Amino acid sequence: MRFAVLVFPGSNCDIDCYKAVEQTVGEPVDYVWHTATDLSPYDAILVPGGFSYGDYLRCGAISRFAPVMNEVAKAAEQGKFILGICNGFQILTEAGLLPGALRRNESMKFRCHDSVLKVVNNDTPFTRHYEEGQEIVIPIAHGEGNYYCDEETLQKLRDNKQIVFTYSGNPNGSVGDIAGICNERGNVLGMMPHPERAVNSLLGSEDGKAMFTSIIQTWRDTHGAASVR
Ligand SMILES: NC(=O)CC[C@H](N)C(=O)O
Repeated sequence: MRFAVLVFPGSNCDIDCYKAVEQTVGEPVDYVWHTATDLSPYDAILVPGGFSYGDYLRCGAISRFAPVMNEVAKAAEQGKFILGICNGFQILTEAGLLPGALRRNESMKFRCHDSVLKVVNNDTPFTRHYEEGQEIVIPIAHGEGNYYCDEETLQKLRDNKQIVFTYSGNPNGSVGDIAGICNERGNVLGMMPHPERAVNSLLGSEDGKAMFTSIIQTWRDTHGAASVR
C-alpha cells in the first residue's frame, strides 16, 4: 500500500503526516506537490493541515483549485482513502468532497490544545481500530474549526452515520459538537483535530495511531495481505 501526503504552498503538517505513516505503519509514503496530475500510484491520500495560500479568502478556498484536487476527486470516486486533517478538512469541504463548511471559531481565537473526542462511528476504514463510544485525546490547532451545515444536511449526516468524531467539550462552536465527518460511502474523512500529532506517548498521546493502522488494515483485508498488529 502506498500513501501520498499532498503539499500546498503553506502546508505545515505535511512532515508530521509523513512521519506518522512512516513510524506507525511503516508503509511507503511520498510527498506530492499540489501541481501533480497523477495520483494513480497511491491507495491513500492525506491532505494535511496548515495555512495553504495563507488562508486568503477562506481557509482552503484557493487550494481547492490546485491541479491535484481533480485527481483527489477521481481517487475518491475510485474508492481510495482520502483523509483531510484540519486545513485538509477545510480543503475537502471547499472542493465539495464533504458537505458543510468551517467557519471562524466562536471565540474568534486560534485554539491550540488537547481535545477529547468521542468515536461516534467506528465502522469506517479510518476508525475500525477504535471502540464505538471510545474517548480519545487528540490535539487541535485551528482558527476556523467551527463546523457548520444546515439542519437538513445535519439530519442526513446523522441518518447516514457520517458523523465520525464529536468533541467532549466543544472548543469552537461546531454544530452538533462535530469534530470529523465522512462522505456517504465512508472513504473520504475530514476532521479538525490532528491524529498525526498523537502517534507516540512522547507527544502526549498515541490515540491517533489507530487511524493509520485502521486504514492499512482495511486495505490489507481487501487486498489479501497480512493483518496489522
Ligand atoms: N492547523 C491547521 O491546519 C490550521 C487550519 C487553518 N489555517 C485554521 O486556522 O483554521
